[in-house]
Amino acid sequence: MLRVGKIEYLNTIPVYYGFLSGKVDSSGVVFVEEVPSELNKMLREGKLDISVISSYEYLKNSQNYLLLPNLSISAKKKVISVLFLSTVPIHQLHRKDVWLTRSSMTSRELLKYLLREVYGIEPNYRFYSLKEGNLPKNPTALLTIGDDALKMIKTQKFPFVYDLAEEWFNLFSLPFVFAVWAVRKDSFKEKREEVITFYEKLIKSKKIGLDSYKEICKNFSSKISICEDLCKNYLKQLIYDLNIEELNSMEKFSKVINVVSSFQFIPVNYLRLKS
Ligand SMILES: C=C(O[C@@H]1C=C(C(=O)O)C=C[C@H]1O)C(=O)O
Repeated sequence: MLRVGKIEYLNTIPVYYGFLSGKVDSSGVVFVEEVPSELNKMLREGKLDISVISSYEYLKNSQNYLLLPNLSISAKKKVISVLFLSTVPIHQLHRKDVWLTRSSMTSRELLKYLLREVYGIEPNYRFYSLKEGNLPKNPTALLTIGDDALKMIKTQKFPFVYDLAEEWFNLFSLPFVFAVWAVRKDSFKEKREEVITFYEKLIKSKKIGLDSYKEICKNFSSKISICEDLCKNYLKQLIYDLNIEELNSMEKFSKVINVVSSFQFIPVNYLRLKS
């Protein structure tokens, strides 16, 4: 039995759509749906074998993980769903409260880097969780990700909207990698055949998902109260691959935030994938 993490946001549905639509067999797999920070913790603690995790979690603890090839959640220029929202221009936020979502790890670190190094400000960071309901009523500024961000765009409460993938692109002309898929090294050792079989099915599932945006948006956009057009435009600009540009970008990110890490993939010779 393999325990596999799935982010509870729309952004992960294309990759899992083969399984979700019943076109790819999911027997022997238990899917666990959570916010990214919770999945990071569960994979780190061995409560999951495989998961989509924050790229920051991978960089921080890469000695424990192998990357699943050609899978990520990345975006070039705009990502739409990782937003820094503010009621005042950024330079006025020095020593002011900035609320960070507990659901994220990567975007939190990216925002801190941008505010410190690019905008030269040090706010007071506070943490909120929408599930725990501890975000103040009228925050001056906040970081939001995933479906929460897609819902918040519509409230128009924040005149200053910064898309973090765009901020990154403006600096380095690279896509930004928010999440990757990883397997624990000990799970790979113990359950190699199961892991390889699941990986191959996951790639099939993603192929089906990438061809099904219309259907996905028809079925899922109303669940988060966005229109089908926004859903389609959103999914279309996400990158689900992990190619050289994305890897270069991850390396750049690890350098600028001072995390030393090695990129290790499931060994390719174990894969039986037909292209
Ligand atoms: C693009 C996104 O990327 C996400 C951001 C993450 C993070 O900040 O740690 C982790 C996983 C992704 O869901 C998003 O959630 O909108």
